[in-house]
Amino acid sequence: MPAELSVNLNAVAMLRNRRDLPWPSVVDMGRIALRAGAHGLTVHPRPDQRHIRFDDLPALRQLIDEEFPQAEFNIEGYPTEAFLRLVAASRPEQVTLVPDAPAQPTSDHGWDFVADQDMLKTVVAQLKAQGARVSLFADAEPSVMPAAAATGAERIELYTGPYGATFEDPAAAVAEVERLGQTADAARAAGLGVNAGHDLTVANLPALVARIPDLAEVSIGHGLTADALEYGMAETVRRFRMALGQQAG
Ligand SMILES: CC(=O)[C@@H](O)[C@H](O)COP(=O)(O)O
Ligand SMILES: NCC(=O)COP(=O)(O)O
Repeated sequence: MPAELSVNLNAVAMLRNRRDLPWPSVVDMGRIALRAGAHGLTVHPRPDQRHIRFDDLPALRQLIDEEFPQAEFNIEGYPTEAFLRLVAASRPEQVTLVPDAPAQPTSDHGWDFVADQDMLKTVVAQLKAQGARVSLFADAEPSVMPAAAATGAERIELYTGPYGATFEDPAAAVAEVERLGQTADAARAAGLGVNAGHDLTVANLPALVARIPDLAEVSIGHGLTADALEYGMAETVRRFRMALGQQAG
């Protein structure tokens, strides 16, 4: 089965947060994404709320419950007490735990599954008891997959940032994909399902899914939002010209 697509709304929220106005609306963009066939929505609330705000979560939960009951809500983040309270209130189908420091500009590494083993075991058990599937953000390192599985999580999410950074270097891209593939092989052998995310694009997805054919899910925000702007710009300019009374061309 092809990998499912979860649309990350952080970039939409960041654009909205430039002004004290409600657009672009994360709920409206989420609805468009789900109507277009996305499998789910991802948010990564950070403590300073610079992207998704905590009060976005109830409205996204309501969107899924009322209009797309088959869709999945995936909440990503570092398991502080505040994050865990947010998750408990939002009833996500999946929680992706990410070892981000509060002020980190974006996610840039996976868990240390040995050093953080005890904490992860406790949090994973707590989240599973609430009915969420748990995925753990992971570097492309096959040797640590048994330790990842020992936490009790069902999946890992491969951190694909280094792969995304090879967009001008095809040879490096091949090497990164192979390393991700070997990590996915080790995860599968340890009983884990495999998600992937960070800097994935239309250009770099095909090689990834060719190497990891059983990839369960990709969560994509930055590249997908950039494409939405690029491919939506022409129609939007036409609408604004119409509003000005110009002849639509
Ligand atoms: C875990 C991961 O790779 C994503 O959540 C990424 O951090 C996107 O979040 P931002 O768009 O807030 O950087
Ligand atoms: N988990 C990765 C994610 O949700 C989106 O990351 P990006 O596409 O914004 O880099």
